Amino acid sequence: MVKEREQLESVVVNALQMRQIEDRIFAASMPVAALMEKAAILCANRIQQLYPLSQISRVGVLVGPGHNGGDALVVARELHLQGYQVNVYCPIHKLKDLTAKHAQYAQNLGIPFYETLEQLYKCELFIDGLFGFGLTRPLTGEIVEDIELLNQWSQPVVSIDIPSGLHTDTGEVLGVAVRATYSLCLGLWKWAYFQDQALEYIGSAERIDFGVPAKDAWAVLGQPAPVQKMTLTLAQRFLPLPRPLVTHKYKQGHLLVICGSYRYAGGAILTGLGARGSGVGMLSIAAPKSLKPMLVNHLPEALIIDCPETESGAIAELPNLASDFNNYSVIACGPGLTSDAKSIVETVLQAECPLILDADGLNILAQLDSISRLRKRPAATVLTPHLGEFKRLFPEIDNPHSDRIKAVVEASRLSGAIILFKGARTAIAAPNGCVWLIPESTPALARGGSGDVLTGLIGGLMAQQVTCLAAIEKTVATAAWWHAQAGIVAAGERTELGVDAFTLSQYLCKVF
Ligand SMILES: NC(=O)C1=CN([C@@H]2O[C@H](COP(=O)(O)OP(=O)(O)OC[C@H]3O[C@@H](n4cnc5c(N)ncnc54)[C@H](O)[C@@H]3O)[C@@H](O)[C@H]2O)[C@H](O)CC1
Ligand SMILES: [K+]
Repeated sequence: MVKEREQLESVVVNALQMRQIEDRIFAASMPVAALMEKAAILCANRIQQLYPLSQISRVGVLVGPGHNGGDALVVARELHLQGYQVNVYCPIHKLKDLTAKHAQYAQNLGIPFYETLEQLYKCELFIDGLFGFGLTRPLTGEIVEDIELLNQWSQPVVSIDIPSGLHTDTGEVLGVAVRATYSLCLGLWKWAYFQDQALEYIGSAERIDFGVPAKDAWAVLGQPAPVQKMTLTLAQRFLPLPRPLVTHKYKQGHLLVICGSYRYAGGAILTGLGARGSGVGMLSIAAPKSLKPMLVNHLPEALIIDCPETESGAIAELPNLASDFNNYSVIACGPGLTSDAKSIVETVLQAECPLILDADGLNILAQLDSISRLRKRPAATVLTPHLGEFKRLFPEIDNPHSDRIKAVVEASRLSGAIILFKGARTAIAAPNGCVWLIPESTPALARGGSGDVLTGLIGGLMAQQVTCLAAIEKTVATAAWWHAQAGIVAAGERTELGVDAFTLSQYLCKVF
């Protein structure tokens, strides 16, 4: 049971799936009111921990017409009984039956209901129970003005299940949305919590585990769930640890990194440092000849393969040592190549080992009819685009930022590649339909070179686990989680301004 509860922490669902799971619970005779009571009491307890009566006495509760409003009324009742001064604002008068019952009881307890939100301006805390996962169409009319007013005020807001106005799946703002301080996600994590466009509304995200039976989740989603969030426990499980007692460097993977140019010399160092952080057994770096002394200086453990250069200082061709791809477990190619290394990317696409393409590797691929090239790859491919690169690679996918999870799934399905779609909430999809979401990150990583570190880290981790190809997406997600955590730890010690890419690489070893 403990294990199942832990598994449910990583499950991420859309609104339809949540409703189907809920329907199974109700069909098995759990009373709707009892489930609401369970969820909302846990919310009330958490709200009291966050905002104890010793600090806050007057609480405004915003109640919508559906069961999100019902949850809010249970919270209102509990806070009232604990001694808070509760004021309710319920802008829509036609309520679902259960919600209406709770409203009646709250009124009978003597909790005051007000006709306008302005009347609640003295409240020191607001509970947002206007809409939950039942919201599908844009908000209009008075409620828009109410939410705009609430957002202008400076008091903290706790949203129940999701900030009202956000689409549960895409995180899109449906007209207007509450800007929450905390969002308490009920039961299972919802997609919106991992969509970049929703983040500024969600505030701090917490899941209220009211005990969804695992069997109902698996019945709806299948097991393992197709969309999961990476956790520390999972990342630890997917790391190549412990190492066998008897091993040697080539058994711990051999990564070939193909990167750098005269213009972008540092990209090669940073990719190498990311690979170093992964613990990979052997690291070879193919780079333009003129970079060799510098690379040896920074990465003395790496084998530097110096390549002939074009006039512009890009790699002109791969010498035998780098073009015999059979020597390597994995290849990572792209950082700092410039667009002049087109033939290198064309060659590397034919390699019969797993390949990671990043940065210029992706830009060159985008000029080569990406999808058909990727479909012809003889081994697994991992692409690591940010939004701009994603749009160039997959022009057929409209507005990928409007639903990043759907977009990454579609890109992976089209190309047969594992796609890591970089963002504030990086999403990774594999052609088998598995999706991994990285739950936390830091804007400190929005800095030149941090992607190069990630490419090296992914490559180095993959090289150590190349025997379990079925699980590449797990390894990629572990690398992305690790990279984000290194950024978080570094920013914690040095502020968000103190995490240059070199520093980031030095924090990788502080995460686990
Ligand atoms: N996760 C769980 O298992 C539990 C969830 N609970 C809570 O229930 C809500 C979902 O409740 P539901 O009644 O289905 O939907 P909402 O409360 O989100 O609101 C729907 C309500 O609003 C009307 N509506 C929809 N769009 C609009 C609009 N644009 N303008 C005006 N009105 C609109 C619609 O007609 C409905 O009447 C979930 O989020 C949880 O908070 C349970 O309480 C516990 C278990
Ligand atoms: K809400």
